[in-house]
Amino acid sequence: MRIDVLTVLPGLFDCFLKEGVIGKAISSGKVEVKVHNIRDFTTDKHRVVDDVPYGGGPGMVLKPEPIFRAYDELTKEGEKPYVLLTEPWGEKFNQEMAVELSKKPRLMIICGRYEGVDERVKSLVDREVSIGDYVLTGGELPAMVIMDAVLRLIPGVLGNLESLRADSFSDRGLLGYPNYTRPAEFRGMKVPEVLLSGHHKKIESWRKEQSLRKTLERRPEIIENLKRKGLLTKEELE
Ligand SMILES: Nc1cc(-c2ccc3cc[nH]c3c2)n[nH]1
Repeated sequence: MRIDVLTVLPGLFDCFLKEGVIGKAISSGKVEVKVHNIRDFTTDKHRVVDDVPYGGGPGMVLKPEPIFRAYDELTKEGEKPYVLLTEPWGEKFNQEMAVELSKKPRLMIICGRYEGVDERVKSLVDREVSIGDYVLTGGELPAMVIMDAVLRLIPGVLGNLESLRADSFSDRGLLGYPNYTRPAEFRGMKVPEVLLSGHHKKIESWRKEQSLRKTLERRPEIIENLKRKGLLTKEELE
């Protein structure tokens, strides 16, 4: 997968693209992420990317020209990207969307700043995406959240062990099961016996039951949604 990011603050992505699972996936060539400074697509001496809003009002708006120039330049060759715009009021990002986006060969993520992008930029956009009902100072952190959730789903990115994990839980949006590691008892708190039993079938069913129970308690709407879609097995429904 290739992702192109358009932003006026490219430096925000430096650590994100170097460290951890994502950093390894990029350095190993499993995925390609290119961050582009919108300012590099201006044509004036002062490299202006924003301007005052028509009709008045506070703040500045990202101009359409530099963004369109970047889009035209970056889509001259290769597959057309599926274009995302991060917005506070976009479609809510979730695991289902992450799975869908992970199947696209190429993505482009446009990051807003200031009061947002000129409305005409949205003619380039396939999906306006929100990571939650709160307003940030820009679209870069949402872009990193989306990239993190999407890129970890690309085959080979999580490595062999992790990819065998029961991701069918998180891929269905179920909450995770409790995790423990040594010591078996810590400050009087013991690890559940089943996890020490070495009985893999029992451990698997305990984990599934814990995940379903936690989801039912904290996010019952996820269970209802899976039921409606027929994505819960008979035994999971019991
Ligand atoms: N989910 C979410 C997205 C945003 C966001 C996205 C773009 C801009 C541009 C200026 N402020 C922004 C905030 N906040 N919260």
